[in-house]
Amino acid sequence: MRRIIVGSRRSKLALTQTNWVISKLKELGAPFEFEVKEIVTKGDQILNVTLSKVGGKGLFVKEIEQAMIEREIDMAVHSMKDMPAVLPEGLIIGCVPVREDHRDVIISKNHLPFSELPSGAVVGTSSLRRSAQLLAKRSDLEIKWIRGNIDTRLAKLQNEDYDAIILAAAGLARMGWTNEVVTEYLSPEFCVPAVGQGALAVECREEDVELLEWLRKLNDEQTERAVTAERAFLHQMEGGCQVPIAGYAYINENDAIVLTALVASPDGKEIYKEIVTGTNPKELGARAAELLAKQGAKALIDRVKEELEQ
Ligand SMILES: NCc1[nH]cc(CCC(=O)O)c1CC(=O)O
Repeated sequence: MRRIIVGSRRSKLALTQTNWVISKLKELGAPFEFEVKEIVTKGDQILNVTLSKVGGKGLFVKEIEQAMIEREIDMAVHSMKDMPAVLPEGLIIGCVPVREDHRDVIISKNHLPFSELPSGAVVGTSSLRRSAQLLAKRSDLEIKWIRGNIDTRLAKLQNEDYDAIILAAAGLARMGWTNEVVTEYLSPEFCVPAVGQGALAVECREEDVELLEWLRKLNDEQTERAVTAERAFLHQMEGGCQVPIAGYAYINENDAIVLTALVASPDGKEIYKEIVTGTNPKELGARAAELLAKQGAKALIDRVKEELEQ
């Protein structure tokens, strides 16, 4: 029986996701033995700086991808939202399993919902996307950067001077912690989620047809279409991660894709948002990017990039 080496980050969430995919493949009858190999990525090592400053989300996947190219591992399970828009040559997303909860959640110390947080309340997030959208609604809040795995962040809420933190519902749900900790779910209308949030990407080598055949059985077509539209938007917008960008798509009752796309200034004072509907995911993502660019999002991105280069 072929042994598939599965590369995984060491966090509890990464290992939970990896083991979930492995157990699903086993349930489907995949004729493999699986071995998990833990890999410590740059993103896990550098914890004292904002992600956008140290090279962005690619940090969580690059070393794992390198190990796959070098055949030290055969596949890896990533959070889709940590995946850069473009993959290295020779690697592909073998499947996109069914999406978990796509929403962000507020977890607050006294279980106060977002609208009842007192003026000046300290909200922990290290996501420009979240801080921009929350400041757009409540410019009286104070955003304080917070890094670390989900468990670290929950501990920081208790032990440091945060009044609330924002996390993805999906991570908590996968760990089975949602019910205990969530104060409030934020709808995608209120806070547009990150591109790919709640979805997984199972990556492998393009030529590994034997593994790919089994991965496809775990694919969820609706999630794949939605995420493809979101990622096409992200790619077309070419924002890097210095500019808050958000995108969330779902499949409606007519089997069409409904994509909400957003670009904002980091202080939340400028918000560009479009909701577009269509059937071709890539075309739809590109259309959303084009509409936002026309509204002024492109100029905003160029301005932020310029400011950073100075
Ligand atoms: N930013 C890190 C990250 N990457 C993926 C998840 C879990 C949620 C998901 O799969 O989208 C998280 C934690 C969070 O944002 O709260």
